[in-house]
Formats: sequence, structure tokens, C-alpha cells
Amino acid sequence: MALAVRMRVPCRALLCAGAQLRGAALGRPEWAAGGGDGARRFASLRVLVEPGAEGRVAVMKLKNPPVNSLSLDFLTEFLISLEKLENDKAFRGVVITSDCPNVFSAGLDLREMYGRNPGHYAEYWKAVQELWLRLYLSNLVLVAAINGSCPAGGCLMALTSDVRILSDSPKSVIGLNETLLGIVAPFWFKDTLVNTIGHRASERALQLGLLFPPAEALQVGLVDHVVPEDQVQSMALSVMAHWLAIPDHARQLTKAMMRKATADRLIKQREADIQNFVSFISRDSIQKSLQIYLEKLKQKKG
Ligand SMILES: CCCCCC/C=C/CC(=O)SCCNC(=O)CCNC(=O)[C@H](O)C(C)(C)COP(=O)(O)OP(=O)(O)OC[C@H]1O[C@@H](n2cnc3c(N)ncnc32)[C@H](O)[C@@H]1OP(=O)(O)O
Repeated sequence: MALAVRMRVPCRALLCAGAQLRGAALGRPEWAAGGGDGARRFASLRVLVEPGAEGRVAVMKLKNPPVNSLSLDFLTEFLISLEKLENDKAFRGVVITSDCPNVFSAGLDLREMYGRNPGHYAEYWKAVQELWLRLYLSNLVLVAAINGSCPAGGCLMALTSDVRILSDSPKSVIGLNETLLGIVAPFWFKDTLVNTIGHRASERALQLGLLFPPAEALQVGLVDHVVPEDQVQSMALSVMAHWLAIPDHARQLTKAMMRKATADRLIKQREADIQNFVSFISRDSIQKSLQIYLEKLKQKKG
């Protein structure tokens, strides 16, 4: 138990207080609790949480259209939802999936990293760190039901889960493609990938910014199952049942033992990591790369 207690993310209360303040400033929180069998259902603008069939599992649907990019507001709502679930002893597991067609998450919101001021970059990066720490160290069983494309920060988020199920569709590519944008995946992105697929495969994937199609993602170990699109959620729930058959305390302590060193590496240097991000992202050359990438995304439509 002591280990589980030590694993709690520091400054969590502080960030959440900040998150709620942000919400209030934006006219939130707008949590809508359901009645009847939906007593434990709640929703914010961008995150919908409903109980799965078995009651002990929640299904969290990300709905920040069009592509679930991880904006600061979205990250804030995501964190609050996760904290609610962590604190509700009724829940033992969460399936994370997308409410946006064909996209699980487009990753970090490029508009939060382009043309803003250093204070904004710092606030944003702190929220990104917090979400990663909270997901990576979660006591809950997390299953990512990846029902669409899953680049960069989307992939990072999926990699924090205990199990990944990917839909078998040409759109469902997954990977840390940061180099394609002219940016560098931070060490904790890299560590999370290495812990999943090993050093050599990570080195290749990171340098080339590979986005793996389903069969290759399965082969390299980036995902655990590839299933037809309409079976992603049912597969996630069935895998969840298997994981929930293990006593929580033993599973949680084992998870903590496996992940603590990786998380501690960031926890010990959070502030330096924020400063590093701010100075990197503020560089003219990086801003130029992001501008070009954003323009390419827009042109793709025309
Ligand atoms: C030490 C320093 C370290 C720095 C490390 C920084 C780390 C960054 C990690 C990241 O996550 S960076 C983000 C990387 N993400 C991507 O490369 C994905 C980009 N998006 C896509 O490839 C596609 O959008 C998609 C996800 C495959 C979906 O394609 P689809 O055809 O369905 O939609 P689009 O028409 O492309 O997009 C719709 C709409 O959304 C905008 N958009 C897409 N992705 C993002 C994003 N990540 N952030 C902000 N906005 C995004 C896109 O521009 C379109 O906007 P419009 O206004 O409707 O034209």
C-alpha cells in the first residue's frame, strides 16, 4: 500500500484547483449527472463518461470535434473527469475512446503551441505533463479503444493505457510522428514508447516519425489487438473483464512497480522540462515549422 500511496502525483490538488478555476472562468463546470441507471453518468463539454454494462467500468468518450486535439480546455476537462473516476471507489476500470469519427485524437493542439506567449506555453505544457502522469500512474485499469487515427500526443495518451485495441481501418494509424513536424518528442514520450515496444523499434519509429497501420502496429507491439471497427468497444470491455479478474491491490502495486521509475524521471524535473519546452517551442525555426505544418493541414482540404 505504501508504494501505491507514494505513487500519487504531486501538486495534483493544485492543478485541479487551477483547472476548476479555469472552468469557472469559462462558465464551467457543467457536469451533468444523469438520473436513474445513469446516476454515475456525467459529462462536461468535451468528455462524456458513462457506466459500462458491468457497472464497475466507465466508458470515457472524448468529444472535442473535429479531431480531439488536446487543447488546454480539453486537457483540463479530461483531468477533472479522470480524477472523479479515480476518487469514486465504484469504478475499477475505464475504457477511453473517441466520439469523433475516424479519429481517436490528433494529439496536442497545434494552436496551443503556435503564436502564443511563453506564459501560455508553460501553462499548456504543465497540463500535458499532468495528464500523462495521471494516466500513466492511474490505479484504474485503463483500456484504450482506439477507433481512428492516433498520432503523436494521441499515441502518447494511448500508450499510458494498460491495453490498446485498434480498429482495423486504413485511417487508424498510430505512432509518435513528431519529427515529421520538425519537433522532437520529449524524453518521457520516448520512455513511454521504449517501455512498450523496446529500444531498437522505438529508435526507428521516433527518428522516422512512423505512423503504423494496424497490422504493423500489432506486429511491433504498439497495440495489443486489432479488430473490426464495430468491435473495438466490445473487445475493450471483454479485455477489461479479464484484467478485473485480478485482485486490485496486487495488480495496482505491480503496475506501480513497473512504471514508477519512468514517472519519477519526469516528476523530478518537471519545472526544467517546462522551461525546456517553452524555449524550444518559442524558437523562430520551430514556430516556422509549426506554421508550415498547420498550413499543410489546411491545404489538404482544398
Ligand atoms: C522539448 C520540446 C518538445 C516539443 C514536443 C511537442 C510535442 C507534440 C506532440 C503532438 O501531439 S503535436 C500534434 C501532432 N499531430 C498531428 O500531426 C496530427 C495532425 N492532424 C492530422 O493528421 C489529421 O488532422 C488527422 C488527425 C489524420 C484527421 O484528418 P481529417 O482529414 O479527419 O481532419 P483534417 O481535415 O486534417 O483536420 C480537421 C481540422 O482539425 C485541424 N487539426 C488537425 N490536427 C490538429 C492538431 N493536432 N491541432 C490543432 N488542429 C488540428 C485541422 O487543421 C483542420 O482544421 P480546419 O480549421 O478545419 O482546417
